[in-house]
Amino acid sequence: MDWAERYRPEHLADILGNNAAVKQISDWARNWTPSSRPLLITGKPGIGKTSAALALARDMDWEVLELNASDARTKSVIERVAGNSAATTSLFGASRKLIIIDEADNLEGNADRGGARAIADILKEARQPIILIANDAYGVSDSIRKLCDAVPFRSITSSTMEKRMREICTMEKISCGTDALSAISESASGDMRSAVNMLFGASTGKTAITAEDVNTSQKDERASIFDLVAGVYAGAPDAKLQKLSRECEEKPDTVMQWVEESASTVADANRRTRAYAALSRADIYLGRTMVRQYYTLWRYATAMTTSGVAKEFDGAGFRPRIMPPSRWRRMGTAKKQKTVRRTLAAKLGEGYSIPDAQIQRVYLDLLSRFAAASPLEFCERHDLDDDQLTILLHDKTEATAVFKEAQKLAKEREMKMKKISAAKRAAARKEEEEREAELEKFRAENPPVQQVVAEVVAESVVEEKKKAPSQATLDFF
Ligand SMILES: Nc1ncnc2c1ncn2[C@@H]1O[C@H](COP(=O)(O)OP(=O)(O)OP(=O)(O)O)[C@@H](O)[C@H]1O
Repeated sequence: MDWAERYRPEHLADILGNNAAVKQISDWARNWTPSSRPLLITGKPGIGKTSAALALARDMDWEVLELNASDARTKSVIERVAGNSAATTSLFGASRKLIIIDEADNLEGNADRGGARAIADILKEARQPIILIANDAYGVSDSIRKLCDAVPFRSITSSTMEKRMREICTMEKISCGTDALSAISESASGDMRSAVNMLFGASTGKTAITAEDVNTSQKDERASIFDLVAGVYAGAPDAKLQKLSRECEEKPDTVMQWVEESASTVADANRRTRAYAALSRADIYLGRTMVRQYYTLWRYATAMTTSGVAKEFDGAGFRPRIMPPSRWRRMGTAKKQKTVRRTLAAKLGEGYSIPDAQIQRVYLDLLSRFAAASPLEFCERHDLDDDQLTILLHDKTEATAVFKEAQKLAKEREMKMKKISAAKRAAARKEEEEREAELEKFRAENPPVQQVVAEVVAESVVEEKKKAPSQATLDFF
C-alpha cells in the first residue's frame, strides 16, 4: 500500500491543519437533521478533503456511499443510487449513510448537464447527509452551490507537512534530514498527498533520506517537471535533459510554458534574448507538428525548449523557486472572474427579465448603483454571493459583510418558517384528534341504521314466538 493511503487520517482529530473547517464539519454532523443543508468542501488537491469526509463517517459510525467523476454520472444512475440512498434509511442498520460526491466541479460538461441537475434535485430531497467535494468552488454549478454550506480547505503549511513527514519516518524507521524534508515540502507547495508520495519515492530501498534522494525520486507528474526545469536551470548536459524530458509525462507545449517562466530569470540580457529565441523556435516546431500531424518534430521542439534554454543559463548556479507558469494562474483567476460575472448576469437577467448579455453590456453600471444604495436588500432579492456582490460594490470587505448578514437573516427566516410550520402541523394534528373523538362519541350515541333495524326485527321475532303457542292451542281445538 502506498504511504498516502497507509497514512490517511482515520479520525477527524487526525486531519492536519484546517481546524476551523474540521470543526464546521464535525458540528454539522453532530447537529445533522434531514433538513440540514449539504456541505461543499473545496480546495486544492491532496489537502485532506476526502479524508475529512471519510473520517467523519467513521467518527459518526455512518455508512459511506462514494460517487466520483469516473462513475457514469447520468441522471438516471445518480437518481437511482444517490436518490434512493438519500431518500431511504440504511439497509445495514447504521443510523445514517453519508453520500460523498467527489469532483462536483466536473459536472458542467455537456454530457454531465443532466448529472448536475440530478444532484441539485437530490440535494433538495435528501434524507441523508451529503458532502460534495470540489477543487474549485466556481466550477460547481450555481444551482448546486447555493444549496450547500461552503467549507473551504486551505493548503497545508510547510511546518505541518514536515512535522507529519517526521512522524511517518519514525513509524517507517527511516532517518530523514531536515534539508530533505524542506525540499519535499517546498516542492509539494501545500499538497500533503504529493509530499507523502515524494517521501515514499525517496525512501524506496533506503533507511536514510537526503535532499539528493528527493530530487531524483520525485514520483508524481509535477515532481518530474520540477526535475526537468531544475535541470534547465542547472544547465545540465543534453543527454540528461533528454532523459528527463522522456521521463516527464507533460506534453511539449506544457514543458515549454514551464521553461518559459524560468527564461525570464536569465540574468544577462543577451543570453535572455537567445533563450527566448530558442523558445520561439520550439514554438514553430510545435506548430508544424500540429499542422502536419508529424509528431517526429516534437523532439526538436523539446530539444530547443530544454537544451536551448539550458545553454543560456550555462549552469550559473542560480536557482530561483520553480513556479508553475504564471499564465496559468492568470488564466485561472480570469476564468473565475468570468464565471462570477456570467452567473451574476444570469441572476440579474432573471430578476429583471433582461437578457444576460444585455445586463453585462449595458446595465451593470446602473445596477451597481442600485446595489450600492441598499446592498443588503439587493443581495437578498437576487440571491447573490460575496464574489458577485464584490463586482457590484467594488469593495470586497463590504461585500463579504453584506453577504454574511444576508446569510444570517436567511437562516433566521428559515428557522422561523420551520417553527411556524411545526406549530401548524401540531395544530392540524390536534384538530384531527378532536374530530376523531367527536366522531367516536356520535357513533356511540347513534348506532348505525342496520343495527337499529336488526334489533327491531329481533324484538318482533321474539314477540311472534311468544304469541305462537296460544295460536297452536286454538288450532288444536
Ligand atoms: N490534512 C491532512 N492531514 C493528514 N494527511 C493528509 C491531509 N491531507 C492529505 N493528507 C494525505 O494525503 C492523502 C490524500 O488526501 P485526500 O484524498 O484527503 O486529499 P483531497 O484533498 O481529497 O485531494 P483530491 O482533491 O485530489 O481528492 C491522504 O491519504 C493523506 O495521506
